[in-house]
Amino acid sequence: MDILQAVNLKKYYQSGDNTVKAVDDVSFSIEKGSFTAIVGTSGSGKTTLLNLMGGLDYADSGEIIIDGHSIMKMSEEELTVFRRRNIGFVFQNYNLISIQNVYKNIVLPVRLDGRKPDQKYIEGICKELGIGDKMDRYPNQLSGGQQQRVSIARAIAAKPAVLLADEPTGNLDSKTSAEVMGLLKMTSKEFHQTIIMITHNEAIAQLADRVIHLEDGRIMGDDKEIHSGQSTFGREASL
Ligand SMILES: Nc1ncnc2c1ncn2[C@@H]1O[C@H](COP(=O)(O)OP(=O)(O)OP(=O)(O)O)[C@@H](O)[C@H]1O
Repeated sequence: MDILQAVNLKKYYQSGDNTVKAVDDVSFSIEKGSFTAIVGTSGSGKTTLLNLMGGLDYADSGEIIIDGHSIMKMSEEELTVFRRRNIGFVFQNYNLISIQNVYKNIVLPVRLDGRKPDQKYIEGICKELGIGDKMDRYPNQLSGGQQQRVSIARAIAAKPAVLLADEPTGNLDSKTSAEVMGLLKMTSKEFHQTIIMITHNEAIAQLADRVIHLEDGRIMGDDKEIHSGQSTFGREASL
């Protein structure tokens, strides 16, 4: 089942006399529970595409359909609520709240939505992510890798339809990057969490189940299920 579809997406920017085709007629479908990397060099359109998929920006034309809902037709208010309920974000710099402990950081999006945190589920994901004993710590008492684990837990605690990760290993060394990639992969398998990650790092991208190559705002390649069954940890040397 497809959880997200991009249909003929276009986003152009005007820069003086030039038109920059940041996203240029892009279409793809993402299967529920899959782990996809979108890889491309700087300026290839990754961030623009992520912002469109996450409902952070509107396309010039085309559609994004998430769990059957066409988000480009929503008003800003509708989109804010939809985003909170359906989309989780993981960023390169973690974006944790420094004056709140790990537990409060993790449950914040659920609480902001006026929902009660699912304690059992949250305990389960924190245990799997190896931060079960860190709930009372503050972000500055954790390593970068641990902070990224907390931000993954926060993103999936709200059980979003789609988790969007923006260069999630960008601030981490290669060993910790491989661990975080392993955890993202585990999260997609164990919790059937759909993950779409953008990265400029080809070796990191190859650890996902599917790799979409972006160049000048267009899809230039799409490798599905290339590494099924292969251990992610064994590949860290090449990162
Ligand atoms: N607000 C904007 N105004 C004008 N041009 C923009 C704007 N945002 C992005 N662009 C241009 O659109 C193209 C795609 O940018 P985008 O940030 O999506 O690429 P990217 O692949 O994420 O790059 P990076 O890896 O460096 O973050 C680039 O040529 C960029 O200069």
